[in-house]
Amino acid sequence: MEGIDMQYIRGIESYSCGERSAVTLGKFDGLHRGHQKLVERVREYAKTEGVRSIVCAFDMLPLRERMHMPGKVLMTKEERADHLEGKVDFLVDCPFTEKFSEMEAEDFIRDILADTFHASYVVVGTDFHFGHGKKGDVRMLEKYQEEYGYHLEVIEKERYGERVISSSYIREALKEGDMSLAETLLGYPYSVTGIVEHGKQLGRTLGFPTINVAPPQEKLLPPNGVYLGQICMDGIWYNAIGNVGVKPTVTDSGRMLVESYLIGYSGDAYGKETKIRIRHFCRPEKKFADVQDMKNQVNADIAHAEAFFAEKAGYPE
Ligand SMILES: Cc1cc2nc3c(=O)[nH]c(=O)nc-3n(C[C@H](O)[C@H](O)[C@H](O)COP(=O)(O)O)c2cc1C
Ligand SMILES: Nc1ncnc2c1ncn2[C@@H]1O[C@H](COP(=O)(O)OP(=O)(O)OP(=O)(O)O)[C@@H](O)[C@H]1O
Repeated sequence: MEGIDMQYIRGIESYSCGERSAVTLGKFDGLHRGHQKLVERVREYAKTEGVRSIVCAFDMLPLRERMHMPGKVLMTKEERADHLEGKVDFLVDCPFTEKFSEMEAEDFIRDILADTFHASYVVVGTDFHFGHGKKGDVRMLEKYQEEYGYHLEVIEKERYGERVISSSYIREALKEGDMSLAETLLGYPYSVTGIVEHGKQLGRTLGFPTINVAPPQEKLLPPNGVYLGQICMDGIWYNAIGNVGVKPTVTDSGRMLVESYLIGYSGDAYGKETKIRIRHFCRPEKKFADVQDMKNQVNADIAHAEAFFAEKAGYPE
């Protein structure tokens, strides 16, 4: 972990640091390669100008709940905090409440950027919008620079080929099961974090012990299916093959689990927190006619994974 001890703050009203800052703002779902450019700039300002670095992340969940549009996220709040730990001074998590959504853009600049964050530097992408009715934009931010004593830096949108990188683009890639594209756009492998729980322990009797992890309810997952990836257990990364889905052959509970077979692992994982990188789609999840059919297929899946990883020694660091 890098040097800075990041403070996580829930709600802008709880922010009370009186020092000058460099701040970047947005939803930051996924902290993709475009977002990372902005974070890098506030880090640089912090280093060269001696100000505090702030990522202010709008949490859209309250809005989605109000509109009865639940939706899923690329990144939980904990994952976002994890990614930024050691990198910035403050992660301010800002729930998009009704009151907040009604705030006029000019008031946001005065009350939040100037009076709360004491911003000396504001870093946003070209299409950043804010304030009631999304009336605030980079032109407005530019206009108020002198009055409120900050310098605005507008970052060109990072692209992949012809297309601008965005959280929506990554959601599309995930929905297609295109893990390699999602990884390219994010700049890191798509992952799920959770606690290892007890399964039916059938895997062990079938000859392939597995670990079961329930993904966070709000986390967006790729289509149900079998994926190659890696799992971090006790600080060590293991190559793995796993099923994202509901195991229709053995249960009709409909409960989503990420169930994985770790190559070369034989410890007791129950109750441990683990991180699972989902990196390559192999096949869709299937309801087999019986458990023996499924066992044959899973054994073939595992053989495929072992051959794949043996060929790509060290894949993918
Ligand atoms: C690589 C792999 C692929 C799997 N594919 C499927 C599948 O296509 N359909 C299915 O119903 N279950 C699938 N499973 C889940 C099995 O049903 C499960 O491993 C077995 O029932 C043991 O479950 P337990 O951990 O609850 O004992 C797969 C598991 C693994 C590790
Ligand atoms: N590709 C990019 N390159 C540089 N900056 C970006 C890029 N995408 C977003 N930003 C900037 O990062 C901040 C946060 O963006 P935000 O997460 O709100 O949008 P997004 O990634 O485009 O997601 P969505 O698809 O949900 O709109 C904003 O200032 C935005 O302009």
